[in-house]
Amino acid sequence: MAIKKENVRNFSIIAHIDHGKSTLADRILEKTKALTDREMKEQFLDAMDLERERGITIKLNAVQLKYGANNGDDYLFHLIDTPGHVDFTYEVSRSLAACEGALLVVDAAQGIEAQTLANVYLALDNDLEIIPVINKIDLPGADVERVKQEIEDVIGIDADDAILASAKDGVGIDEILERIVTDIPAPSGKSENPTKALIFDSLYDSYRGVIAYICVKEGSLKVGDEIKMMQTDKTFQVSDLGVFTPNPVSKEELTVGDVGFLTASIKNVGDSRVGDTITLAKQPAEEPLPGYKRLNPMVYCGLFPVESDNYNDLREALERLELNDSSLQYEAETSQALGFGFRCGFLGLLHMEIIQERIEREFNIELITTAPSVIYEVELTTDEVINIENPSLMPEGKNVKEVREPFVQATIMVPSDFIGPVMEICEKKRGNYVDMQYLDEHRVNIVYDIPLSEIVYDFFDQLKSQTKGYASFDYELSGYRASNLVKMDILLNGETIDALSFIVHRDFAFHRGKQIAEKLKDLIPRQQFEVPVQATIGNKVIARSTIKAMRKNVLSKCYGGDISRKRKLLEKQKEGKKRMKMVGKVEIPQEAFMSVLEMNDD
Ligand SMILES: Nc1nc2c(ncn2[C@@H]2O[C@H](COP(=O)(O)OP(=O)(O)OP(=O)(O)O)[C@@H](O)[C@H]2O)c(=O)[nH]1
Repeated sequence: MAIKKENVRNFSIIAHIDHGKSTLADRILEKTKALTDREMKEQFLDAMDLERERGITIKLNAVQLKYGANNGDDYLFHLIDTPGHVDFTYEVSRSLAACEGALLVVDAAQGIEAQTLANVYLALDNDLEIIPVINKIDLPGADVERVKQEIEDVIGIDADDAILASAKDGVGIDEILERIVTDIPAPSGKSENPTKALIFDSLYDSYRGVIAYICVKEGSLKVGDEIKMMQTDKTFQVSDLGVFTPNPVSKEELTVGDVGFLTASIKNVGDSRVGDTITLAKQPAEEPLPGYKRLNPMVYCGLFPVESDNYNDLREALERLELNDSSLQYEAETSQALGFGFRCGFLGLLHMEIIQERIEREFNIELITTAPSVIYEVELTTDEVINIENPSLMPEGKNVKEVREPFVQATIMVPSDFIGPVMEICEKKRGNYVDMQYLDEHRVNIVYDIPLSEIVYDFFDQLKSQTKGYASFDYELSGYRASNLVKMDILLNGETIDALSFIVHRDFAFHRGKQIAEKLKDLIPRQQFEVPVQATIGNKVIARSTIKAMRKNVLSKCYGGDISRKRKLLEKQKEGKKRMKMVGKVEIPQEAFMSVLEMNDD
């Protein structure tokens, strides 16, 4: 039976990581009988292996559900999932743009966290109806009244009628389903208008090419239609349309309010960008849907194959991954130390780690990765402005008028006991205090302006450890500012190792130079000969250490006898070797390239 357009509800669940979004989504799927019991075993919405292992949601998904409401009518729900990490904010905002409403899930014991707030703002920007759900009321530490107050004070929405739920125990789920019906409006587009469909995610499938996840906002789409991507102007012919129930089911047509998928022999996700609007080539819409943004990488690093023979494999791996990820950027890079590789750009550190892991796992290529760096803006004495994403390419001081670096506005939410430690970390990381508000008598929201490069280095880890894990953190780019920055080079055995160069604030240079010289001394295994380590700025050596020559063979520790032990040790040694790179006469392990990330300023 066809369901009336006014009975369609498109919604998302927004929540801070771990507040129970996936569990709640499962309960909703269960109640609407979307899944068989076998399928229920796996949390359905988190599909990729990596996601499951890391317990986070990377890719969005959309599921169609049928719900028989208490008023006797049948409703069609589209539940659109959103990724839960700051690297993917833009994808979250586009998936929210596909909805008219959102369930705001807040953990009853934790209260509002930085990411909750960030996502609520995205939802409010998209004019969504927000239904607050206070989850985990079964926990002994649950404090519903406090959380309600927080929602009212901080977000400014009425929390009187917040739904009290326990996704774990299945409490409150019926009320949630009813409130979706009564509170969230139906999509407002018209099927007779020129077609506009929002792409809110797209992924690459080796058989079908790109699968675009779309929400039809105006008009309709049919199999065979000639479509046009409004941002790229490329045209394609629709080969398949459908919805997820949650298994994909093909349809001849998708119309206003429908959320589903489209394939059209699109070879590259770059041709179906998240946020773009699909229209019909014959009768194009005049204006695309608002909010399209091209994503630019924030963090760069070098990726080099451990075995130089794998260079072409690495290129192929990146080509394949790029098909699926239009925000991944790469270009060939040659390092004197590491040979041929690629300089790659990522949305953030998590994105970077995911790509590295996929290359190693799915393509079986062992990598040496260099420390991540942000993009610096360098104004030369000639007034030319250049972007530097590779520290080793920083021009010499005498040619530089000014170096500017990206700053972010960081929002940190934390129990008030930790205000001191949080401010101390922010100050140490060259942060400028912006604001502090009390969320209630026990919790505060602290805002700092901090250089992105300091966040890239171990900021979040420090924040977590100094606040016993209580701090939550979110940031957005706030612009470029001039800073007194210099390039530090590292010399091993008298040779500059370009892949170890990094950019540092002049005030910290001496201290970090000393730290890194010490650290490299410990990380780089002893060689047959003594290796001096030097940290330099320009021609000036600011720190040095020495890696002593090797004395003993590893096996000599085994005292003869136990052959299995000996084999194990040899295997371990081999294992350790894999992630080494011979640079000149010195073997450098992977960890050495990351050591700059562990610098601190104590
Ligand atoms: N006690 C209790 N635990 C819950 C409840 N809902 C979820 N949890 C648990 O909280 C943890 C996080 O739940 P998830 O559903 O994975 O959280 P999430 O928000 O989807 O997390 P991300 O996918 O990382 O964004 C899991 O261990 C759940 O079992 C609840 O109502 N009560």
